[in-house]
Amino acid sequence: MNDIPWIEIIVGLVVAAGGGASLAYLLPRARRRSRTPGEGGPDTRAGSGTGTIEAERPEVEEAAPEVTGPASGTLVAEPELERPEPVAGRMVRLRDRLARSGSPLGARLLAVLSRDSLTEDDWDEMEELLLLADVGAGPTADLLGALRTRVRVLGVGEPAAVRTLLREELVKLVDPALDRSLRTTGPTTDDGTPLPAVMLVVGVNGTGKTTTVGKLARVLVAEGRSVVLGAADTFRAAAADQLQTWGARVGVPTVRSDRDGADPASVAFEAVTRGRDEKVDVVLVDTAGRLQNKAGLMDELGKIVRVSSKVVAPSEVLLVLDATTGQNGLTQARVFGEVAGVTGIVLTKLDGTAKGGIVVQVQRELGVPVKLVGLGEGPDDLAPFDAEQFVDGILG
Ligand SMILES: Nc1nc2c(ncn2[C@@H]2O[C@H](COP(=O)(O)OP(=O)(O)OP(=O)(O)O)[C@@H](O)[C@H]2O)c(=O)[nH]1
Repeated sequence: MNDIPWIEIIVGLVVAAGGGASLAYLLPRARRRSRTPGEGGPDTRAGSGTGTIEAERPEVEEAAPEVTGPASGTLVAEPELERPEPVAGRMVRLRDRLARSGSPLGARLLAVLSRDSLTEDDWDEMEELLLLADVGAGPTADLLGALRTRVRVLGVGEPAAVRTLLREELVKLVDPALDRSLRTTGPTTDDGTPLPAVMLVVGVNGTGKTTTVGKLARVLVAEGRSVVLGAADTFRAAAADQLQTWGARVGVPTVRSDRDGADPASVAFEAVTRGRDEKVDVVLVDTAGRLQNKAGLMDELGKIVRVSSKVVAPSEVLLVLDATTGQNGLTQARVFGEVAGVTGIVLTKLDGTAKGGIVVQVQRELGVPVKLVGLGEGPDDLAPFDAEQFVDGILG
């Protein structure tokens, strides 16, 4: 013992004190969170809960989700950020794609309507075409009824005039009067402090949720909004990486867990908390795909909504529907609507199907408007839905 030089003991004490300091950085998350929002640099590790949502928090102590992206403060050279395409005019750019995918409906309807005098067989053929495009029995009957009357009353025969009538009736069916604006402005607290608009993105597996969140982040960045992403899809291992890559391309940070299978409500909570604390405009939360008939998973979704709402109530719950799945989308929309309070539909993969008629059915049966459409896999292939342009697209 006497052989230990005093200088080594002193050095040892100094090193231990240094180690204590770095541990202090890792441990008392609650204390670090009490920092005034906006003070100093952004907190690169979102902390755990504030203690106000104990009943909803996972019983097991969760590791705090990580925050990645440009706000992390690491000394990594920033990749050059992409400049997303402006939102205005996107649907026009993508209309050709819609025309190509929807042409069987538009072109064939027009072909029938251009016949010299329309027989009962012609009307039956049109009914079949509309049903095949998933317009649904009720809306199809309404459209054909109105069209028949107008063709007869007006004595319309020439193709251009018939096309105009068909266009008008289709637009009516898709309902241009619906409010399709995205609520990108959040609520305010009682003292008038603005809170972020929280958008949750939900739906069954593989419909394009993560891609949509990524594309939507670009839309918001293009409009000058600040955004935080929340990777609450903790079920699919690659989903958080996928989301983070989307965000990094446009300089948007991602809150994620470093552990697969972490409680998604916890990640959503942290993302919304970070968005609030850093006063960002919009928090976009991606959730795992889930079948609407799996009660446990739907309960989990309900919990994500409730837990996020403890910080800021969602401004939008967007249901992502794959247009190619047609009628099945209707059942999904009903159940998700009940569990998560869906406020808008994103219809993806419209570039790959002639079944765009589901737009009409979903809106009519659920009273929820289609707000966005996905028309390709490209980063800017997401457009605000516009009834007239949509109809022009399918009429070619
Ligand atoms: N053609 C086309 N493909 C799309 C569109 N939107 C998404 N996709 C593709 O659909 C596939 C699934 O997309 P994801 O975003 O991973 O789907 P997800 O819903 O997050 O999947 P889960 O998390 O497994 O439920 C990917 O290959 C996307 O590129 C679209 O509008 N058009």
